[in-house]
Amino acid sequence: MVLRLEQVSFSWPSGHNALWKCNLIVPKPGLWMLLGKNGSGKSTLFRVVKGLLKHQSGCITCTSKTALVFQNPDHQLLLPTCGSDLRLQMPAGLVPDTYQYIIDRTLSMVGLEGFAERPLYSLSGGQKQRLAIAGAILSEAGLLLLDEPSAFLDPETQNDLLELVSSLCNRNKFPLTALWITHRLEELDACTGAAMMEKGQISNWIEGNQLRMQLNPLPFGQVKG
Ligand SMILES: Nc1ncnc2c1ncn2[C@@H]1O[C@H](COP(=O)(O)OP(=O)(O)OP(=O)(O)O)[C@@H](O)[C@H]1O
Repeated sequence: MVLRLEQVSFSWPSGHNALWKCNLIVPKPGLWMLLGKNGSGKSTLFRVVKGLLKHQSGCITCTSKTALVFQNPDHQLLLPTCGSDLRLQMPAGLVPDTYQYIIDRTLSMVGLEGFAERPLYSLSGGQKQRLAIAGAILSEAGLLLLDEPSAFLDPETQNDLLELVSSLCNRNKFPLTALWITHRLEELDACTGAAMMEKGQISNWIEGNQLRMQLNPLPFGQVKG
């Protein structure tokens, strides 16, 4: 088990319940997708899991370090170059001689080989998202909370990002766990499991293509081509 929420509730000072007796179990590494209407509580859930907001009741158990990846990478990349930004994410206690090797290795893991000296302003949106994911990996997070990471990307770059995260979550050695919020039904085909969020609560996991069919059934008489 990677993450468990039991009866977790969070309300804003206005009294609005963004999470209400919310239950969730992420049983194992993989790419898990969450869908839900605007305002259903998805981003609040991530902030509560990450510990940025304190829930008022219920219990959260998480066996991994967590990292948030925002919709807009400009909200989390801070330093002038890829290498210096990653240096910020490094856990304490590493031998300084190994910094460059670790940075280069992590950049190549996300398809940014040789980018250590590249200025952030020169990166495309997709490359920035890869760098944000590299930062999460480098910080030794095992659970990535991705809040609509592909929202600003073109279809091809969106697909590349999905493939990257899927491969990190399905690799044999140290597979990651990703919780990925999306509004794009076509992304569901890549996931390990999918669930709907509604009014601060989350449904059980089902297969991605099953949820896709539920949300976008084919018109009567039409077959999938
Ligand atoms: N800082 C805040 N102060 C008060 N209420 C908030 C705040 N942030 C979010 N909310 C409210 O909490 C509820 C859940 O919002 P949240 O952003 O978690 O939804 P969401 O499912 O992520 O929506 P979206 O798909 O639009 O990102 C909404 O009613 C929202 O108005």
